[in-house]
Amino acid sequence: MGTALIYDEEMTKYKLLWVDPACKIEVPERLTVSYEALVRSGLSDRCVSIPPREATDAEILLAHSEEYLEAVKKTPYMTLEDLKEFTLQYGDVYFHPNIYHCAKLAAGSALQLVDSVMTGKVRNGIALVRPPGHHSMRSAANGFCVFNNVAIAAQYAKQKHGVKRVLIVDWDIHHGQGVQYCFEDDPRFNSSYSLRTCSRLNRLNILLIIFILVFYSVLYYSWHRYEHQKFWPNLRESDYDSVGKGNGAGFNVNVPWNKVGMENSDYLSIFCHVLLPVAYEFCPDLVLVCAGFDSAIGDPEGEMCATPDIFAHLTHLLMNLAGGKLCAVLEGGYNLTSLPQSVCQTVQTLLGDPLPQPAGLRSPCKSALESLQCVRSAHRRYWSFLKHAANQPSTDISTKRIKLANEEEGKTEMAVEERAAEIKEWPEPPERPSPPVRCASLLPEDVACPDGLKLFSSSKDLHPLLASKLQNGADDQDALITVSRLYAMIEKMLTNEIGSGLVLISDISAAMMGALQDLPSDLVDRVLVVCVGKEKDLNYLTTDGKMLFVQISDEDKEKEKNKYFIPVSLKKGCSDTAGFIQAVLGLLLPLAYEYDPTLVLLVRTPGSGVDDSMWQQLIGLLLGFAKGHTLVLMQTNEKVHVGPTASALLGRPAPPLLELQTLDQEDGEALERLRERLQTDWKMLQTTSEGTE
Ligand SMILES: COCC(O)(O)CCCCCNCCCN
Ligand SMILES: [Zn+2]
Repeated sequence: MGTALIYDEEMTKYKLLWVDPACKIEVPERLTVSYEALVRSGLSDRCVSIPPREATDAEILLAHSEEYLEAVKKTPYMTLEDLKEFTLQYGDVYFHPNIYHCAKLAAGSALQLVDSVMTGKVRNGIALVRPPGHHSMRSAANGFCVFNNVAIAAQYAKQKHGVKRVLIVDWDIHHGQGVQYCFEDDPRFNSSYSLRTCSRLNRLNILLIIFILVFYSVLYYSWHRYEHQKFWPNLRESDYDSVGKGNGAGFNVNVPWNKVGMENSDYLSIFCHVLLPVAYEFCPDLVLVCAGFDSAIGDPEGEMCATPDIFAHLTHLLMNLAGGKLCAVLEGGYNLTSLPQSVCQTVQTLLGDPLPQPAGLRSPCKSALESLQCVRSAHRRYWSFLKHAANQPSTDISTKRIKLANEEEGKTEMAVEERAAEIKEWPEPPERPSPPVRCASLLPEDVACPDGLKLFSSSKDLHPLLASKLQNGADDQDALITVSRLYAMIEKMLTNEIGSGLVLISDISAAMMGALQDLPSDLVDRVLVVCVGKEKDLNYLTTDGKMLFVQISDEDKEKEKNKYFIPVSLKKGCSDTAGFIQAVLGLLLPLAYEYDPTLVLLVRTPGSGVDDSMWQQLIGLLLGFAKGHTLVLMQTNEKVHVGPTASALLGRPAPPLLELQTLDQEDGEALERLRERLQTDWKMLQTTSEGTE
């Protein structure tokens, strides 16, 4: 299934007709440079082009009042003076004779995208639209926005396609207060709130009973430049303690950035420790992205330092939710270099291309950790994955908000031009070539090669690196042959002739022993080994950093831990999806980002008990590392799992995890202790600002 691209140059045909410093950055070129970059890079040809349409009145009224719509309808016939007059009643927005038409096209584009994804015409897609939407409110235009494209799309998805749970991820650098207001008391069904506290299993029973009533909800997640309420739109309700109202409590997640200059590490750390745990527990049927790229480096509004390739990772991390149903709708983005670069990175990921290695991650900054800690503690009571989050930081940042806001009254904001002068340089995003063979397999003769995989034919003779072993009379021959073929496959991965690999072997321990035993350093320099299930002898572990070994099983290895050997034990083992996903999101992902492996070796030992959808989620997430070079090792007697494994390795989205129980108390505490112990060595595991300089 493909990726939809919705764009029409009609939406470039309105602009600011008078002088207004606050609005001058919102220019038609934003759309043209983005679309032209997609054309130039060949990405637009790989997408399914879907035409926009005008949203109807009824659709606009899903999120706006009649009187507001009637007022906007009059703008095409206004004189310049009337348009100026009309604009004055709103904030930081401008009208134009053609903006009503464009606003209907922008909202209609989002609806076309939802239809294309929900009917299975495409897997995912992006709509490049103007005017943007996330600031517009029920009866007011605001922040360059006229109709709330994404809010309308969420309501539309629920009403027309019966979608129950919509996740809205807003990575624009401004708070989409319009979206928050629209859904903050959602779900509107009164006992949905209590449903969340009991375990999902009996939740299913209760749901069956009330299934006639529409249980639906929208979870709105937004990060935004805030600077303790000093930054536009300067709203008290943009802070982390706005968690939603009444039954909507927990369904509104605000992450304030109280400093500028946030980097890739800050963004990824928030995704791993806040958004993803909540998103996986929420288990959405559809993901809508308020894709604003003013959160990228170079943007005069955001003044952040995250590079365009980060949007490849942010997009990827959302693509295994909701069975891959993801609709991205353009919001902001004002630097005409980083905007198109970021759009291309996003589209290339939606198309399934390999991800770039996350460049130079380091510790999240103190301010980001403060925000992280505040958000997690504010939502601790609503989400079982955040239950073990620490308390508010001692330096409660809300007091800063009040003090600075008072100081701010006098000060005027620097003009956007002045700020733009401080923009940094950044490298072109790296090429992301697709390997000729997406996934290769080494299977025993009696196992059929799954469609889409290519049988790996390696030369029969021994890999030169192993020839030495042969001389000193190594043990059984065929183990050596197997390892030799593994090395050959690994070499083809590192030259990008092969993307990922699937290998079935009779004895997994022997193969691991052979393959990992003093893995030749000139073959690969950083291997992330993820072992699902128990593995008896691990004496090939190294402590020199060449290998990071993370094991998830039901074994409790109190002793052998060190920086590069991280055993995670779950009482009920890998069959406990809640514990498993918590270990993956809160531990494995941050570790993998910081370690930045050149190869991922995923080993499934017999009897691990991991279920196929969880296994596919894990593979999907791991493909985000090492440019997609993940090698899966499984035992031949588990060949029944070859199909789902191959599907995930080919980049097909994993089915949603439905039966997430609540996280086991003891496991949760053990994971938290492990994370606290490791965070001195691994900075991406930090979730509090305590102890940082
Ligand atoms: C959905 O619109 C995309 C956006 O969030 O980027 C809009 C930002 C409006 C920024 C308005 N700056 C006013 C500065 C001084 N008063
Ligand atoms: Zn913005």
